Amino acid sequence: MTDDPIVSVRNLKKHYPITEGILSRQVGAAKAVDGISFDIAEGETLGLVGESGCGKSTAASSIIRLEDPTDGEVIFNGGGRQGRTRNSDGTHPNDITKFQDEELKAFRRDAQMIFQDPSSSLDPRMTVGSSVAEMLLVHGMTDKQRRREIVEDLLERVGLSADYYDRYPHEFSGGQKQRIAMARALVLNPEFIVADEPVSALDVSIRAEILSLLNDIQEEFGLSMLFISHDMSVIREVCDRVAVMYLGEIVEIGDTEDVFSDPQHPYTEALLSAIPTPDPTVDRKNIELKGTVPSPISPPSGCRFHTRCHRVIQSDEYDLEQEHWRALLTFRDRVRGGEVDPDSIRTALSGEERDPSDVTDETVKSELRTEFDLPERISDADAESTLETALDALAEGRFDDATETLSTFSTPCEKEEPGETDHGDGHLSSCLRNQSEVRAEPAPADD
Ligand SMILES: Nc1ncnc2c1ncn2[C@@H]1O[C@H](COP(=O)(O)OP(=O)(O)OP(=O)(O)O)[C@@H](O)[C@H]1O
Repeated sequence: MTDDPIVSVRNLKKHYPITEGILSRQVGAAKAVDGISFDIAEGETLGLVGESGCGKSTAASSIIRLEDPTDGEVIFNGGGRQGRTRNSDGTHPNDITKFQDEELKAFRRDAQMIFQDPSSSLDPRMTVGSSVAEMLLVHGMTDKQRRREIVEDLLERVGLSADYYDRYPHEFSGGQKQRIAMARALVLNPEFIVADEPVSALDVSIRAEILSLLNDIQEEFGLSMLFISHDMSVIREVCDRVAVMYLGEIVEIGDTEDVFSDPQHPYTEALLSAIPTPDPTVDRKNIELKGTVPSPISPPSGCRFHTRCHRVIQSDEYDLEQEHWRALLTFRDRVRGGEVDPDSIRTALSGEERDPSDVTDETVKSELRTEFDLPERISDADAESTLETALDALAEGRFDDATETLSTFSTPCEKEEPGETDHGDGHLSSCLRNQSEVRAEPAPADD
């Protein structure tokens, strides 16, 4: 027995090639998972949370080898593999990304997955008992009666009845099907389970029951679990630790209580602010995450979250309200992307009776300020003057001039990739703001 984590993920990447033309020439890659690392200790549940499209499911299927990762290691120390050390060439004998044949088959017994849609793991033409028992048969249990006994027992342990053995999936509700899928995942007595959004397809009224069953089962079977969800409140119910994922990367990881009570990354803060609080006296500001996760084909430079971050760092030259700084950068990016069209504003404002050219430049500029949450006057005189120059250029149709003028607004967050800051007890975050705070406040002397 050693203290090795049951799973160690190191710099895991999964890039999907983007191809073009009849020869399928590769023109780029979707970096769905782009260098994630974490450990899961024995008996622990680690949550992986983030918005749709941030790479959670790709991470799950790469970790369990449903897909072959592009790079990185997944070291699995379960199934009697504890205590093994690296080979002389630096590879690890427990790296599942290199497993073949027998080793892979053994891993497929030791690690199981529970999916969002329970129907996906149940064959509609097979009785649910046979579906679960099939796993035992595939892994060599030829005694039919023994298989039936094991499955009947398991159906009861997941809160169903042994009598359900001979029924078909269509006879069950979504929650019951998820219980059957859990029995199927547990029947080979695995050590590690990956649960990918196991309750998000279920009716809200039964989610709590299934989560509590997962908790009970985890304890009873001594399981380690990777639990994937986009919902912070679900993560809090189930997970000991949580890793927050954004655009293929982990931006914060730590004990669930630490991350919830003292989030260090603005993205985590935004996700937490969306949880409804039952206590009306708690005044928590809802941080609106505008826009969707950018494409993993061309992620933003520097910190990938900077295009949506409410705390994006201001350039030293300016001193203005943070929300106006955010608005200025969003405006800059939209103008740069050719997404701002003063002519359509003129047409919309002129209505059917008036000629669009009658709409004055001042009206167009004011409308643009409203659309982009920019105030009538920005408190910083230099920033205001730059913005006004850019608005003038836009209203006159000089797009290149506007783009160039606005490019004087820049943030360190788009230039520098944030490194990791250690907040103690395994609580880590990757945000430049935290790094500069650490730099600015030297640790107290040890005396
Ligand atoms: N086979 C593929 N080819 C190209 N891109 C892909 C492929 N599979 C996933 N992606 C892209 O990788 C990114 C991550 O997808 P993934 O499904 O892992 O995210 P997710 O966080 O699990 O989201 P969801 O909760 O919606 O499933 C997305 O931008 C997705 O479009």
